[in-house]
Amino acid sequence: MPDIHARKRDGVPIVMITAYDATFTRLVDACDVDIVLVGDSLGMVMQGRDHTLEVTVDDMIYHARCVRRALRCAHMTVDMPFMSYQVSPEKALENAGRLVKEGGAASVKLEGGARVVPAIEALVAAGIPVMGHLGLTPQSVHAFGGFKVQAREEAEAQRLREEALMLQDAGCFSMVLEGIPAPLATEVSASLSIPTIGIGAGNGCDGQVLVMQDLLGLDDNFKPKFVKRYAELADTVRDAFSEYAREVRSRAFPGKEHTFKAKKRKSKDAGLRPVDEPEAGPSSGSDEPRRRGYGPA
Ligand SMILES: Nc1nc(=O)c2c([nH]1)NC[C@@H]1CN(c3ccc(C(=O)N[C@@H](CCC(=O)O)C(=O)O)cc3)CN21
Ligand SMILES: CC(C)C(=O)C(=O)O
Ligand SMILES: [Mg+2]
Repeated sequence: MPDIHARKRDGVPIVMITAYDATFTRLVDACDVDIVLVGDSLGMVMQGRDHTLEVTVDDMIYHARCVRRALRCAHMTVDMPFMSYQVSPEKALENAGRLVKEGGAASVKLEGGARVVPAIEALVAAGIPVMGHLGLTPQSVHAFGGFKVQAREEAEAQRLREEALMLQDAGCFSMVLEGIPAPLATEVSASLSIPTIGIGAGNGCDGQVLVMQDLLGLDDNFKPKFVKRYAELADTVRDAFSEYAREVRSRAFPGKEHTFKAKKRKSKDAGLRPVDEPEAGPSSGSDEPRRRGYGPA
């Protein structure tokens, strides 16, 4: 956490990426990313829901543990899911404690301004670092009437400026600014001593975050304005699956190099088949369907 603070002082933007499993976390962790966020966006990306509201603390712990096991360098922040911190500061502390103890979180993130200040204070008092989250807070999707850019009107922008200061005063070590006009995000970032991490909030934040599947281009149907695709993996993955299916159907896969041999036989019929002949199936490189058979060659 102190290192993350130092980034703002030194003017080095903070890099945050979401992750939900061990395989991708290993890849992220090898790439000098500062923070891995186990986001409640997993409700959409992993669970296929339309929003994040049904994600549970147990879901968050499950994915946090998957990520934790693969993580060596980066700081791991875990989202507090909807209704795990709204009821009371006591409930919030209990649930944040589970994310730390069972999930291995180094810090937790929760959405909202003034109304979550008591919860943030309880967590910070217990030694749990808290990241705030303002603007297009996805857990308020129904209140917003969709995932819509927030604080475009001056009254709302003023409210956000005030709430950013409240979160800082409550002890947040950083905060996400999501889906707000860039000039507002830049201004808020300059007004705070803690770093802001933007998503759809322009280039004036102290860091950026993207959902991993978005930046990898894994979902053709999700292309909001704020996402930049650094790869088009959906195409690559589909090509690989299709090629695999073709090769299975043509018996080109598995080839000789993917196939196990039996141990050398000592019995007198050992000579019936050369020992380097595959035990079963066709050899590689042939597109021709081959006759099945396990008998002597
Ligand atoms: N894959 C993924 N990426 C995310 O960034 C993300 C999730 N899932 N799930 C949780 C929330 C939901 N988020 C979203 C989802 C959609 C828009 C969207 O369609 N935005 C419109 C702006 C609409 C408007 O203000 O008129 C856009 O074009 O950016 C934005 C944020 C961000 N989070
Ligand atoms: C997009 C980030 C900020 C998030 O909260 C999530 O992935 O759940
Ligand atoms: Mg989230």
